[in-house]
Amino acid sequence: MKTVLRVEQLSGGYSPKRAIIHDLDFEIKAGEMIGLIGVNGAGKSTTIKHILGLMTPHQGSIRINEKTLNDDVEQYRSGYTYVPETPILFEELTVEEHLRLTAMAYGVPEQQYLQQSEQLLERFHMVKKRKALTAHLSKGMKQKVMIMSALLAKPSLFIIDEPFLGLDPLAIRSLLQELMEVKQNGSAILMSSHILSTIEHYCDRFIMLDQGRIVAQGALEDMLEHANRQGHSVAHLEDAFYALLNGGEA
Ligand SMILES: Nc1ncnc2c1ncn2[C@@H]1O[C@H](COP(=O)(O)OP(=O)(O)OP(=O)(O)O)[C@@H](O)[C@H]1O
Repeated sequence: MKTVLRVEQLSGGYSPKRAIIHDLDFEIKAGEMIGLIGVNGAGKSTTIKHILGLMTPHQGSIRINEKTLNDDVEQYRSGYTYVPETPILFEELTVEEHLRLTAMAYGVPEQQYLQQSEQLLERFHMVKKRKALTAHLSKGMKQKVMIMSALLAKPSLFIIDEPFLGLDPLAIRSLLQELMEVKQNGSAILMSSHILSTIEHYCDRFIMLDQGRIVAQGALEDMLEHANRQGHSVAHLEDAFYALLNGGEA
């Protein structure tokens, strides 16, 4: 499978003198969903900001579809969509207008837009809100608009920050179903989340950060094995997570 995101020897931070993330090496292939995990302050958002091109690496490189930001800004940026933890929307637009705007920005053909937006509104139980201004939506509904927009854009790479917070159980299920389809259609997904019991069942691989370094990466079995090699006996991602944090008790 084609490599969609390639991060090599990446170090970076908010000031040139002090790196927050150190020597990160990983890649995500088409059709893969990767969970980025770590405690508060581990460096997940900082890693994501580098991938988005909002921060400049101190060292190393990031490639989306084999291009760095410097190689081709347009191509790099159109290769991903980002769903932030806190929704950012144009409050004076309706839900439908938002979806249309996204479709236009990503060059989605009209027919495809009409069909897909209808499907997404239904799947996320937002049909009745299609004409509502986004300013008048609940927090979870705003999050759904961000998610629907990303799904409509169909980029090669989805970068999703803590998507489950604020979503009701129906919306979480719809999102996971959509993400499974996204994978089947050959896109890659990088998702940061603290809800380990949920992502354990859905992600193909995990990258665990601690103090800005990758302390473990691999499929669930690899993460469990890694923790068990350190003398623990764990069966779930959450237990492996605790065990792998500075070799702490599982
Ligand atoms: N704008 C900033 N300027 C300086 N330091 C920052 C800034 N944002 C984050 N940091 C620092 O970078 C480190 C990593 O933070 P980051 O936000 O990447 O963690 P995170 O893993 O996303 O945490 P969380 O789970 O709480 O979202 C922390 O020590 C944090 O204090």
